[in-house]
Amino acid sequence: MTLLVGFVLSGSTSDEAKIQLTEAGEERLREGQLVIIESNRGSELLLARIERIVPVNEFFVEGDPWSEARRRGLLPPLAEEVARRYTLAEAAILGKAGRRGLEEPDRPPKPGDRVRMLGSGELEKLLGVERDAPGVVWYGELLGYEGLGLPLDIENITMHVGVFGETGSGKSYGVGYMLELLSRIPLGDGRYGALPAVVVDANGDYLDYHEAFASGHRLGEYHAVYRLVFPRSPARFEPYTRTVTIDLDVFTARELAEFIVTYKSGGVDVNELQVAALERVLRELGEEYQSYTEIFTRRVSELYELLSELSTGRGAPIHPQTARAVRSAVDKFVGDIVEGYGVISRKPSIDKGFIDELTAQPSLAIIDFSAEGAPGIPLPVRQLVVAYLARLLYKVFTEYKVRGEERYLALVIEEAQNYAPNPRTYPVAWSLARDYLALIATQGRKFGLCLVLVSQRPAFVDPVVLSMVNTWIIYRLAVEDIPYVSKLSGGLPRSLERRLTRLPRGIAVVTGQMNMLGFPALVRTGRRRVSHAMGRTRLVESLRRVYGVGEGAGGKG
Ligand SMILES: Nc1ncnc2c1ncn2[C@@H]1O[C@H](COP(=O)(O)OP(=O)(O)OP(=O)(O)O)[C@@H](O)[C@H]1O
Repeated sequence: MTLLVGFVLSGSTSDEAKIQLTEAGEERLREGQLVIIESNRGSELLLARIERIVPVNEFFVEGDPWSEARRRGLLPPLAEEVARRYTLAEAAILGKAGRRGLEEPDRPPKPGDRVRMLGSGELEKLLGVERDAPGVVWYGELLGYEGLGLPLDIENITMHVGVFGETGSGKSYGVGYMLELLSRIPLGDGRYGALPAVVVDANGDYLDYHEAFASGHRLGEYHAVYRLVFPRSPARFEPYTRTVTIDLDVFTARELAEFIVTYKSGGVDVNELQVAALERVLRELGEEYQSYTEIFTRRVSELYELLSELSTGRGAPIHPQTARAVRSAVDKFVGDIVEGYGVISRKPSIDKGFIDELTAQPSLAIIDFSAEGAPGIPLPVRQLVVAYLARLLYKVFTEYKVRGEERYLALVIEEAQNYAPNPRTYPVAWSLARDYLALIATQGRKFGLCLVLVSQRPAFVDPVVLSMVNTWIIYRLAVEDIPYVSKLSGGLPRSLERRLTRLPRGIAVVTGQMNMLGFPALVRTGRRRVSHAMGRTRLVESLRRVYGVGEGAGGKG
Protein backbone atom coordinates (compact mmCIF):
# COMPACT_ATOMS: atom_id res chain seq x y z
CA MET A 1 0.00 0.00 0.00
CA THR A 2 1.32 3.41 -0.83
CA LEU A 3 0.72 6.42 1.34
CA LEU A 4 -2.76 7.94 1.14
CA VAL A 5 -2.25 11.70 0.80
CA GLY A 6 -5.71 13.08 0.03
CA PHE A 7 -9.25 12.82 -1.29
CA VAL A 8 -10.70 14.46 -4.36
CA LEU A 9 -13.23 17.23 -3.64
CA SER A 10 -16.18 18.45 -5.70
CA GLY A 11 -15.42 20.78 -8.58
CA SER A 12 -12.62 18.77 -10.22
CA THR A 13 -12.35 18.65 -14.00
CA SER A 14 -10.42 16.31 -16.28
CA ASP A 15 -7.55 18.86 -16.28
CA GLU A 16 -7.47 19.82 -12.66
CA ALA A 17 -8.31 18.11 -9.39
CA LYS A 18 -9.19 19.79 -6.11
CA ILE A 19 -7.92 17.75 -3.23
CA GLN A 20 -8.10 17.81 0.53
CA LEU A 21 -4.93 16.43 2.01
CA THR A 22 -4.71 13.82 4.75
CA GLU A 23 -2.40 14.53 7.69
CA ALA A 24 0.23 12.40 6.01
CA GLY A 25 -0.26 14.38 2.82
CA GLU A 26 0.10 17.66 4.70
CA GLU A 27 3.42 16.48 5.96
CA ARG A 28 4.74 14.84 2.84
CA LEU A 29 3.53 16.74 -0.20
CA ARG A 30 5.28 19.64 -1.85
CA GLU A 31 4.29 21.75 -4.82
CA GLY A 32 5.62 20.19 -8.00
CA GLN A 33 5.35 16.61 -6.70
CA LEU A 34 3.64 13.78 -8.60
CA VAL A 35 0.71 11.80 -7.18
CA ILE A 36 -1.73 9.13 -8.32
CA ILE A 37 -5.48 9.67 -8.29
CA GLU A 38 -7.46 6.44 -8.11
CA SER A 39 -10.12 7.94 -10.30
CA ASN A 40 -13.74 6.85 -10.35
CA ARG A 41 -13.21 4.63 -7.34
CA GLY A 42 -10.02 3.16 -8.68
CA SER A 43 -11.31 2.06 -12.08
CA GLU A 44 -8.63 4.19 -13.69
CA LEU A 45 -5.36 5.71 -12.53
CA LEU A 46 -4.53 9.32 -13.18
CA LEU A 47 -1.06 10.81 -12.84
CA ALA A 48 -1.22 14.34 -11.42
CA ARG A 49 1.18 17.06 -10.30
CA ILE A 50 0.51 19.14 -7.19
CA GLU A 51 0.39 22.76 -8.35
CA ARG A 52 -0.64 24.62 -5.20
CA ILE A 53 -1.07 23.84 -1.53
CA VAL A 54 -3.30 26.10 0.58
CA PRO A 55 -3.71 25.53 4.35
CA VAL A 56 -7.03 26.74 5.78
CA ASN A 57 -8.06 27.44 9.41
CA GLU A 58 -11.51 28.88 10.17
CA PHE A 59 -10.15 30.87 13.10
CA PHE A 60 -7.72 32.67 10.89
CA VAL A 61 -9.79 34.15 8.11
CA GLU A 62 -9.46 37.71 6.90
CA GLY A 63 -12.08 39.95 8.62
CA ASP A 64 -13.44 37.18 10.90
CA PRO A 65 -14.76 37.86 14.46
CA TRP A 66 -11.27 37.21 15.86
CA SER A 67 -9.69 40.05 13.93
CA GLU A 68 -9.73 42.42 16.91
CA ALA A 69 -8.27 39.78 19.24
CA ARG A 70 -5.43 39.21 16.79
CA ARG A 71 -4.82 42.98 16.64
CA ARG A 72 -4.20 42.92 20.37
CA GLY A 73 -1.82 40.10 20.00
CA LEU A 74 -4.24 37.48 21.40
CA LEU A 75 -4.92 34.10 19.91
CA PRO A 76 -8.48 32.77 19.82
CA PRO A 77 -8.73 30.13 22.58
CA LEU A 78 -7.95 26.59 21.36
CA ALA A 79 -7.50 27.99 17.84
CA GLU A 80 -5.18 25.21 16.85
CA GLU A 81 -7.09 22.33 18.41
CA VAL A 82 -10.78 22.88 17.80
CA ALA A 83 -10.87 25.08 14.72
CA ARG A 84 -11.91 23.56 11.46
CA ARG A 85 -8.60 23.31 9.67
CA TYR A 86 -7.53 21.47 6.60
CA THR A 87 -5.19 21.74 3.67
CA LEU A 88 -6.34 22.07 0.10
CA ALA A 89 -4.30 21.21 -2.92
CA GLU A 90 -4.78 21.80 -6.60
CA ALA A 91 -3.31 19.24 -8.94
CA ALA A 92 -2.85 19.29 -12.71
CA ILE A 93 -3.98 16.00 -14.22
CA LEU A 94 -1.24 14.90 -16.59
CA GLY A 95 -2.50 11.66 -18.01
CA LYS A 96 -4.44 8.47 -17.59
CA ALA A 97 -2.74 5.09 -17.38
CA GLY A 98 -3.34 3.35 -20.68
CA ARG A 99 -2.12 0.19 -22.27
CA ARG A 100 0.74 1.95 -24.04
CA GLY A 101 1.75 4.62 -21.60
CA LEU A 102 -0.08 7.77 -20.59
CA GLU A 103 -3.22 8.75 -22.43
CA GLU A 104 -5.33 11.89 -22.54
CA PRO A 105 -7.64 11.92 -19.47
CA ASP A 106 -11.24 12.07 -20.68
CA ARG A 107 -13.31 12.23 -17.51
CA PRO A 108 -12.80 13.98 -14.22
CA PRO A 109 -12.15 12.13 -10.97
CA LYS A 110 -15.12 11.85 -8.62
CA PRO A 111 -15.40 13.55 -5.23
CA GLY A 112 -14.10 11.08 -2.67
CA ASP A 113 -11.58 9.41 -5.00
CA ARG A 114 -8.34 8.56 -3.23
CA VAL A 115 -5.09 10.36 -3.90
CA ARG A 116 -1.86 8.55 -3.08
CA MET A 117 1.89 8.57 -3.66
CA LEU A 118 3.37 6.63 -6.57
CA GLY A 119 4.25 3.07 -5.72
CA SER A 120 7.53 1.40 -6.48
CA GLY A 121 7.76 0.38 -10.12
CA GLU A 122 4.49 2.17 -10.85
CA LEU A 123 5.96 4.97 -12.95
CA GLU A 124 7.61 2.44 -15.25
CA LYS A 125 4.24 0.72 -15.66
CA LEU A 126 2.36 3.98 -16.23
CA LEU A 127 4.80 5.07 -18.92
CA GLY A 128 5.19 1.62 -20.39
CA VAL A 129 9.00 1.72 -20.01
CA GLU A 130 11.08 -0.98 -18.42
CA ARG A 131 13.90 -0.11 -16.05
CA ASP A 132 16.58 -1.53 -18.34
CA ALA A 133 14.93 -0.52 -21.57
CA PRO A 134 17.56 0.13 -24.26
CA GLY A 135 18.26 3.83 -24.72
CA VAL A 136 16.62 4.91 -21.46
CA VAL A 137 18.58 6.42 -18.59
CA TRP A 138 17.02 7.33 -15.25
CA TYR A 139 17.99 10.84 -14.23
CA GLY A 140 18.30 11.76 -10.55
CA GLU A 141 15.21 11.60 -8.35
CA LEU A 142 11.75 12.93 -8.98
CA LEU A 143 11.00 15.40 -6.24
CA GLY A 144 9.64 13.61 -3.18
CA TYR A 145 10.45 10.10 -4.41
CA GLU A 146 13.61 8.54 -3.12
CA GLY A 147 15.24 6.31 -5.70
CA LEU A 148 12.74 7.07 -8.47
CA GLY A 149 14.47 8.71 -11.41
CA LEU A 150 13.10 10.59 -14.38
CA PRO A 151 13.37 8.44 -17.51
CA LEU A 152 15.24 10.17 -20.32
CA ASP A 153 15.12 8.99 -23.92
CA ILE A 154 18.71 9.11 -25.15
CA GLU A 155 17.64 8.99 -28.80
CA ASN A 156 16.30 12.52 -28.42
CA ILE A 157 19.59 14.00 -27.25
CA THR A 158 20.18 14.55 -30.97
CA MET A 159 17.67 17.39 -30.70
CA HIS A 160 20.05 19.19 -28.35
CA VAL A 161 19.98 19.98 -24.66
CA GLY A 162 20.22 23.26 -22.72
CA VAL A 163 21.35 23.33 -19.09
CA PHE A 164 20.80 26.66 -17.40
CA GLY A 165 21.11 28.08 -13.91
CA GLU A 166 22.74 30.79 -11.85
CA THR A 167 26.23 30.40 -10.50
CA GLY A 168 26.29 27.75 -7.79
CA SER A 169 22.88 26.32 -8.73
CA GLY A 170 24.45 22.96 -9.55
CA LYS A 171 24.75 23.02 -13.35
CA SER A 172 28.27 21.64 -13.66
CA TYR A 173 27.58 18.96 -11.09
CA GLY A 174 24.42 18.09 -13.05
CA VAL A 175 26.21 17.97 -16.39
CA GLY A 176 28.87 15.73 -14.83
CA TYR A 177 26.11 13.46 -13.58
CA MET A 178 24.60 13.47 -17.08
CA LEU A 179 27.99 12.48 -18.54
CA GLU A 180 28.09 9.56 -16.12
CA LEU A 181 24.68 8.49 -17.43
CA LEU A 182 25.87 8.90 -21.02
CA SER A 183 28.86 6.73 -20.20
CA ARG A 184 26.54 3.81 -19.45
CA ILE A 185 23.55 3.71 -21.74
CA PRO A 186 21.64 0.41 -21.68
CA LEU A 187 21.80 -1.19 -25.11
CA GLY A 188 19.71 -4.28 -24.37
CA ASP A 189 20.81 -7.86 -23.62
CA GLY A 190 22.44 -6.62 -20.43
CA ARG A 191 25.02 -4.61 -22.39
CA TYR A 192 25.95 -0.94 -22.03
CA GLY A 193 27.62 1.65 -24.24
CA ALA A 194 28.89 5.24 -24.02
CA LEU A 195 28.06 8.24 -26.19
CA PRO A 196 31.27 9.87 -27.47
CA ALA A 197 31.56 13.42 -26.13
CA VAL A 198 33.73 16.51 -26.29
CA VAL A 199 33.37 18.92 -23.37
CA VAL A 200 34.47 22.54 -23.59
CA ASP A 201 35.25 22.89 -19.91
CA ALA A 202 35.37 26.56 -18.88
CA ASN A 203 36.76 26.09 -15.37
CA GLY A 204 38.10 22.58 -15.06
CA ASP A 205 34.81 21.27 -13.63
CA TYR A 206 35.17 17.90 -15.40
CA LEU A 207 38.83 17.21 -14.72
CA ASP A 208 37.92 14.86 -11.90
CA TYR A 209 36.82 12.41 -14.60
CA HIS A 210 40.16 12.65 -16.35
CA GLU A 211 42.05 12.28 -13.11
CA ALA A 212 40.02 9.25 -12.07
CA PHE A 213 40.53 7.63 -15.47
CA ALA A 214 44.25 8.41 -15.60
CA SER A 215 44.67 6.79 -12.20
CA GLY A 216 43.07 3.57 -13.30
CA HIS A 217 39.32 3.99 -12.74
CA ARG A 218 36.86 3.50 -15.53
CA LEU A 219 34.17 5.96 -16.49
CA GLY A 220 31.32 3.69 -17.54
CA GLU A 221 32.00 2.31 -20.97
CA TYR A 222 34.25 5.14 -22.15
CA HIS A 223 37.30 3.69 -23.80
CA ALA A 224 39.40 6.68 -22.69
CA VAL A 225 39.06 10.10 -21.08
CA TYR A 226 41.40 12.64 -22.66
CA ARG A 227 42.32 16.05 -21.38
CA LEU A 228 43.33 18.66 -23.93
CA VAL A 229 45.47 21.52 -22.69
CA PHE A 230 47.23 24.37 -24.44
CA PRO A 231 50.83 23.85 -25.54
CA ARG A 232 52.20 26.02 -22.72
CA SER A 233 50.25 24.27 -19.96
CA PRO A 234 52.31 22.62 -17.22
CA ALA A 235 49.86 19.69 -17.37
CA ARG A 236 50.71 18.76 -20.95
CA PHE A 237 52.91 15.79 -20.05
CA GLU A 238 50.33 14.10 -17.83
CA PRO A 239 48.94 10.74 -18.99
CA TYR A 240 45.99 10.79 -21.40
CA THR A 241 46.69 14.46 -22.00
CA ARG A 242 47.14 16.04 -25.41
CA THR A 243 47.84 19.56 -26.49
CA VAL A 244 45.27 21.75 -28.22
CA THR A 245 46.52 22.61 -31.67
CA ILE A 246 44.33 23.60 -34.60
CA ASP A 247 44.84 24.62 -38.20
CA LEU A 248 43.43 27.61 -40.02
CA ASP A 249 42.30 25.90 -43.18
CA VAL A 250 38.77 25.25 -42.00
CA PHE A 251 38.21 29.01 -42.06
CA THR A 252 37.52 31.23 -45.06
CA ALA A 253 39.78 34.17 -45.95
CA ARG A 254 37.01 36.52 -44.83
CA GLU A 255 36.62 34.83 -41.43
CA LEU A 256 40.34 34.88 -40.77
CA ALA A 257 40.67 38.49 -41.88
CA GLU A 258 37.82 39.53 -39.59
CA PHE A 259 39.25 37.61 -36.67
CA ILE A 260 42.78 38.98 -37.09
CA VAL A 261 41.64 42.59 -37.45
CA THR A 262 39.24 42.48 -34.50
CA TYR A 263 41.77 40.59 -32.37
CA LYS A 264 44.11 43.56 -32.75
CA SER A 265 41.53 46.29 -32.27
CA GLY A 266 39.98 44.57 -29.27
CA GLY A 267 36.84 44.20 -31.31
CA VAL A 268 35.46 47.63 -30.62
CA ASP A 269 34.38 47.92 -34.20
CA VAL A 270 35.22 45.98 -37.31
CA ASN A 271 37.29 48.08 -39.66
CA GLU A 272 35.84 47.04 -42.98
CA LEU A 273 38.69 48.51 -45.05
CA GLN A 274 41.29 46.53 -43.14
CA VAL A 275 39.27 43.33 -43.25
CA ALA A 276 38.75 43.67 -47.01
CA ALA A 277 42.46 44.35 -47.56
CA LEU A 278 43.59 41.34 -45.54
CA GLU A 279 40.96 39.13 -47.13
CA ARG A 280 42.28 40.05 -50.57
CA VAL A 281 45.87 39.28 -49.62
CA LEU A 282 44.86 35.97 -48.05
CA ARG A 283 42.84 34.97 -51.09
CA GLU A 284 45.72 35.63 -53.45
CA LEU A 285 48.27 33.83 -51.32
CA GLY A 286 45.78 31.10 -50.51
CA GLU A 287 45.49 30.28 -54.21
CA GLU A 288 49.22 29.83 -54.39
CA TYR A 289 49.79 27.80 -51.22
CA GLN A 290 46.40 26.18 -50.68
CA SER A 291 46.80 26.57 -46.93
CA TYR A 292 46.35 29.51 -44.57
CA THR A 293 48.14 27.57 -41.87
CA GLU A 294 51.19 27.36 -44.14
CA ILE A 295 51.03 31.11 -44.75
CA PHE A 296 50.81 32.05 -41.06
CA THR A 297 53.36 29.55 -39.82
CA ARG A 298 56.00 29.79 -42.57
CA ARG A 299 55.28 32.49 -45.09
CA VAL A 300 54.33 35.59 -43.18
CA SER A 301 57.08 37.52 -44.94
CA GLU A 302 55.43 36.77 -48.28
CA LEU A 303 52.17 38.03 -46.88
CA TYR A 304 53.87 41.29 -45.90
CA GLU A 305 55.48 41.57 -49.33
CA LEU A 306 52.18 41.16 -51.11
CA LEU A 307 50.57 43.64 -48.76
CA SER A 308 53.27 46.15 -49.50
CA GLU A 309 53.03 45.53 -53.26
CA LEU A 310 49.28 46.09 -53.23
CA SER A 311 49.66 49.33 -51.33
CA THR A 312 52.50 50.94 -53.26
CA GLY A 313 52.28 53.35 -56.13
CA ARG A 314 49.55 55.49 -57.57
CA GLY A 315 46.16 53.86 -57.75
CA ALA A 316 47.25 51.01 -55.46
CA PRO A 317 44.19 48.98 -54.42
CA ILE A 318 45.07 49.17 -50.70
CA HIS A 319 45.71 52.49 -48.98
CA PRO A 320 49.17 52.56 -47.31
CA GLN A 321 47.61 53.50 -43.99
CA THR A 322 45.25 50.53 -44.17
CA ALA A 323 48.19 48.29 -45.12
CA ARG A 324 50.14 49.48 -42.06
CA ALA A 325 47.21 48.71 -39.77
CA VAL A 326 46.74 45.28 -41.37
CA ARG A 327 50.40 44.51 -40.98
CA SER A 328 50.30 45.40 -37.33
CA ALA A 329 47.20 43.19 -36.83
CA VAL A 330 48.91 40.25 -38.55
CA ASP A 331 52.00 40.90 -36.42
CA LYS A 332 49.97 40.64 -33.25
CA PHE A 333 48.13 37.55 -34.42
CA VAL A 334 51.35 35.77 -35.36
CA GLY A 335 53.20 36.98 -32.25
CA ASP A 336 50.47 35.96 -29.82
CA ILE A 337 48.61 33.07 -31.29
CA VAL A 338 50.99 31.36 -33.69
CA GLU A 339 54.28 31.86 -31.85
CA GLY A 340 53.24 32.82 -28.31
CA TYR A 341 50.47 30.35 -27.48
CA GLY A 342 51.64 27.88 -30.11
CA VAL A 343 48.08 26.91 -31.00
CA ILE A 344 48.36 26.84 -34.78
CA SER A 345 49.95 23.80 -36.35
CA ARG A 346 50.15 22.19 -39.75
CA LYS A 347 49.57 18.88 -37.96
CA PRO A 348 46.83 19.82 -35.52
CA SER A 349 46.10 17.50 -32.62
CA ILE A 350 42.38 18.08 -33.00
CA ASP A 351 41.78 16.73 -36.48
CA LYS A 352 39.70 14.23 -38.38
CA GLY A 353 41.80 11.36 -37.02
CA PHE A 354 41.04 12.45 -33.47
CA ILE A 355 37.30 12.62 -34.13
CA ASP A 356 37.47 9.20 -35.82
CA GLU A 357 39.18 7.82 -32.76
CA LEU A 358 36.73 9.36 -30.29
CA THR A 359 33.73 8.03 -32.16
CA ALA A 360 35.06 4.61 -33.20
CA GLN A 361 36.01 3.72 -29.63
CA PRO A 362 33.59 5.92 -27.70
CA SER A 363 35.68 8.26 -25.56
CA LEU A 364 35.39 11.52 -23.70
CA ALA A 365 37.62 14.51 -24.51
CA ILE A 366 37.76 17.44 -22.13
CA ILE A 367 39.06 20.67 -23.61
CA ASP A 368 40.45 22.29 -20.53
CA PHE A 369 40.05 26.07 -20.50
CA SER A 370 40.89 26.35 -16.80
CA ALA A 371 43.82 28.47 -15.58
CA GLU A 372 46.03 25.37 -15.55
CA GLY A 373 44.97 23.97 -18.89
CA ALA A 374 44.86 27.30 -20.74
CA PRO A 375 47.27 29.57 -18.86
CA GLY A 376 46.86 33.19 -19.94
CA ILE A 377 44.78 32.23 -22.98
CA PRO A 378 42.34 35.07 -23.67
CA LEU A 379 38.72 34.61 -24.70
CA PRO A 380 39.25 35.29 -28.43
CA VAL A 381 41.72 32.41 -28.66
CA ARG A 382 39.31 30.10 -26.87
CA GLN A 383 36.64 31.26 -29.30
CA LEU A 384 38.97 30.47 -32.20
CA VAL A 385 39.42 26.95 -30.84
CA VAL A 386 35.67 26.39 -30.36
CA ALA A 387 34.98 27.84 -33.82
CA TYR A 388 37.55 25.45 -35.26
CA LEU A 389 36.07 22.51 -33.40
CA ALA A 390 32.53 23.33 -34.56
CA ARG A 391 33.69 23.54 -38.19
CA LEU A 392 35.76 20.39 -37.98
CA LEU A 393 32.93 18.40 -36.40
CA TYR A 394 30.47 19.64 -38.97
CA LYS A 395 32.82 18.72 -41.81
CA VAL A 396 33.77 15.30 -40.45
CA PHE A 397 30.19 14.34 -39.60
CA THR A 398 28.99 15.43 -43.02
CA GLU A 399 31.60 13.11 -44.52
CA TYR A 400 30.43 10.23 -42.30
CA LYS A 401 26.91 10.85 -43.48
CA VAL A 402 27.90 10.96 -47.14
CA ARG A 403 29.76 7.66 -46.68
CA GLY A 404 26.65 6.20 -45.08
CA GLU A 405 28.47 5.77 -41.78
CA GLU A 406 26.36 6.58 -38.74
CA ARG A 407 28.26 8.09 -35.83
CA TYR A 408 27.19 10.18 -32.87
CA LEU A 409 28.89 12.69 -30.62
CA ALA A 410 27.75 15.14 -27.94
CA LEU A 411 29.46 18.53 -27.91
CA VAL A 412 29.07 20.00 -24.44
CA ILE A 413 29.78 23.74 -24.25
CA GLU A 414 30.03 25.45 -20.88
CA GLU A 415 29.58 29.23 -20.84
CA ALA A 416 27.78 28.89 -24.15
CA GLN A 417 27.12 32.65 -24.23
CA ASN A 418 30.82 33.19 -25.02
CA TYR A 419 30.67 31.07 -28.15
CA ALA A 420 27.12 31.61 -29.38
CA PRO A 421 26.38 35.08 -27.99
CA ASN A 422 23.04 36.78 -28.43
CA PRO A 423 24.05 39.87 -30.43
CA ARG A 424 21.21 41.91 -28.89
CA THR A 425 22.00 41.33 -25.23
CA TYR A 426 25.59 40.13 -25.05
CA PRO A 427 27.84 42.02 -27.39
CA VAL A 428 31.06 40.03 -27.03
CA ALA A 429 33.31 41.15 -29.81
CA TRP A 430 34.11 37.81 -31.39
CA SER A 431 31.49 35.39 -32.44
CA LEU A 432 33.41 33.29 -34.92
CA ALA A 433 31.91 30.11 -33.49
CA ARG A 434 28.30 31.24 -33.56
CA ASP A 435 27.47 30.55 -37.22
CA TYR A 436 28.73 26.99 -37.09
CA LEU A 437 27.12 26.30 -33.75
CA ALA A 438 23.89 27.56 -35.30
CA LEU A 439 24.48 25.24 -38.23
CA ILE A 440 25.07 22.29 -35.91
CA ALA A 441 21.98 23.31 -33.95
CA THR A 442 19.80 23.34 -37.05
CA GLN A 443 21.40 20.54 -39.11
CA GLY A 444 23.45 18.53 -36.62
CA ARG A 445 20.63 16.19 -35.74
CA LYS A 446 20.73 14.63 -39.19
CA PHE A 447 24.45 14.02 -38.85
CA GLY A 448 24.49 12.72 -35.29
CA LEU A 449 25.92 15.82 -33.64
CA CYS A 450 24.22 16.72 -30.37
CA LEU A 451 24.78 20.03 -28.62
CA VAL A 452 24.62 20.35 -24.85
CA LEU A 453 24.71 24.07 -24.11
CA VAL A 454 25.41 25.18 -20.56
CA SER A 455 25.04 28.78 -19.38
CA GLN A 456 24.35 30.94 -16.37
CA ARG A 457 22.48 33.44 -18.50
CA PRO A 458 20.38 31.87 -21.24
CA ALA A 459 19.21 35.34 -22.32
CA PHE A 460 22.80 35.99 -23.44
CA VAL A 461 22.85 32.94 -25.73
CA ASP A 462 21.95 33.31 -29.40
CA PRO A 463 18.18 32.79 -29.82
CA VAL A 464 18.65 31.01 -33.14
CA VAL A 465 20.78 28.36 -31.46
CA LEU A 466 18.49 28.18 -28.42
CA SER A 467 15.38 27.82 -30.54
CA MET A 468 16.73 24.45 -31.68
CA VAL A 469 17.24 23.18 -28.13
CA ASN A 470 14.59 20.61 -27.35
CA THR A 471 15.43 19.42 -23.87
CA TRP A 472 15.79 21.87 -21.02
CA ILE A 473 17.35 21.26 -17.63
CA ILE A 474 16.68 24.42 -15.68
CA TYR A 475 18.26 25.06 -12.29
CA ARG A 476 17.71 28.20 -10.20
CA LEU A 477 17.54 31.16 -12.56
CA ALA A 478 17.83 34.93 -12.41
CA VAL A 479 14.42 36.61 -12.64
CA GLU A 480 15.31 38.31 -15.93
CA ASP A 481 15.91 34.96 -17.62
CA ILE A 482 12.63 33.34 -16.67
CA PRO A 483 10.29 34.74 -19.34
CA TYR A 484 12.91 33.97 -22.01
CA VAL A 485 13.46 30.39 -20.90
CA SER A 486 9.80 29.75 -20.32
CA LYS A 487 8.95 30.95 -23.83
CA LEU A 488 11.71 29.03 -25.59
CA SER A 489 11.08 25.81 -23.70
CA GLY A 490 7.48 25.84 -24.84
CA GLY A 491 5.91 27.29 -21.69
CA LEU A 492 6.25 26.05 -18.13
CA PRO A 493 3.35 25.55 -15.73
CA ARG A 494 3.01 28.56 -13.44
CA SER A 495 3.63 26.48 -10.35
CA LEU A 496 7.08 25.52 -11.65
CA GLU A 497 7.86 28.89 -13.22
CA ARG A 498 7.20 30.58 -9.87
CA ARG A 499 9.72 28.36 -8.17
CA LEU A 500 12.58 28.79 -10.62
CA THR A 501 14.13 31.71 -8.74
CA ARG A 502 14.06 29.76 -5.47
CA LEU A 503 15.14 26.26 -6.43
CA PRO A 504 17.66 24.82 -3.98
CA ARG A 505 21.04 23.77 -5.35
CA GLY A 506 20.88 20.57 -7.35
CA ILE A 507 17.15 20.69 -8.12
CA ALA A 508 16.05 21.37 -11.67
CA VAL A 509 12.98 21.48 -13.84
CA VAL A 510 13.46 19.03 -16.69
CA THR A 511 11.29 19.48 -19.73
CA GLY A 512 11.32 18.64 -23.42
CA GLN A 513 11.87 15.77 -25.80
CA MET A 514 14.17 13.60 -23.69
CA ASN A 515 11.83 13.69 -20.71
CA MET A 516 9.69 10.58 -21.18
CA LEU A 517 7.01 11.77 -18.78
CA GLY A 518 5.99 14.21 -21.47
CA PHE A 519 5.55 17.13 -19.06
CA PRO A 520 7.93 19.27 -17.02
CA ALA A 521 9.08 17.63 -13.79
CA LEU A 522 11.10 18.73 -10.77
CA VAL A 523 14.13 16.53 -10.34
CA ARG A 524 16.98 16.35 -7.86
CA THR A 525 20.32 15.66 -9.56
CA GLY A 526 21.64 12.20 -8.74
CA ARG A 527 24.84 11.57 -6.86
CA ARG A 528 27.98 11.60 -8.98
CA ARG A 529 30.15 8.54 -8.71
CA VAL A 530 33.23 10.67 -9.28
CA SER A 531 33.46 13.60 -6.85
CA HIS A 532 33.40 17.25 -7.96
CA ALA A 533 36.44 18.87 -6.45
CA MET A 534 36.47 22.00 -8.62
CA GLY A 535 33.17 23.52 -7.50
CA ARG A 536 33.98 23.12 -3.80
CA THR A 537 34.88 26.16 -1.71
CA ARG A 538 36.47 26.02 1.75
CA LEU A 539 36.39 29.60 2.97
CA VAL A 540 35.81 28.99 6.67
CA GLU A 541 38.25 26.09 6.78
CA SER A 542 40.93 28.26 5.21
CA LEU A 543 40.25 31.14 7.62
CA ARG A 544 40.51 28.66 10.49
CA ARG A 545 43.98 27.82 9.24
CA VAL A 546 44.94 31.49 8.91
CA TYR A 547 43.80 32.15 12.49
CA GLY A 548 45.11 28.88 13.84
CA VAL A 549 41.66 27.87 15.10
CA GLY A 550 41.62 24.34 16.51
CA GLU A 551 45.41 24.02 16.56
CA GLY A 552 45.58 23.64 20.34
CA ALA A 553 47.44 25.81 22.89
CA GLY A 554 50.59 26.07 20.79
CA GLY A 555 48.74 27.55 17.78
CA LYS A 556 48.46 31.16 16.81
CA GLY A 557 46.04 33.11 18.98
N1 LIG B 1 23.30 17.60 -6.60
C1 LIG B 1 24.37 17.94 -5.89
N2 LIG B 1 24.81 17.16 -4.89
C2 LIG B 1 25.90 17.48 -4.19
N3 LIG B 1 26.64 18.60 -4.39
C3 LIG B 1 26.24 19.42 -5.36
C4 LIG B 1 25.09 19.14 -6.16
N4 LIG B 1 24.94 20.12 -7.05
C5 LIG B 1 25.95 20.98 -6.83
N5 LIG B 1 26.72 20.57 -5.81
C6 LIG B 1 27.90 21.27 -5.29
O1 LIG B 1 27.58 22.66 -5.21
C7 LIG B 1 28.65 23.47 -5.69
C8 LIG B 1 28.19 24.35 -6.85
O2 LIG B 1 27.73 23.54 -7.89
P1 LIG B 1 28.19 23.72 -9.41
O3 LIG B 1 29.65 24.02 -9.51
O4 LIG B 1 27.67 22.56 -10.16
O5 LIG B 1 27.39 25.04 -9.75
P2 LIG B 1 27.25 25.78 -11.15
O6 LIG B 1 25.82 26.11 -11.31
O7 LIG B 1 27.90 25.01 -12.23
O8 LIG B 1 28.05 27.11 -10.87
P3 LIG B 1 28.95 27.95 -11.91
O9 LIG B 1 28.00 28.47 -12.94
O10 LIG B 1 29.51 29.02 -11.04
O11 LIG B 1 29.96 27.01 -12.47
C9 LIG B 1 29.76 22.51 -6.04
O12 LIG B 1 30.61 22.36 -4.93
C10 LIG B 1 29.04 21.21 -6.31
O13 LIG B 1 29.88 20.10 -6.12
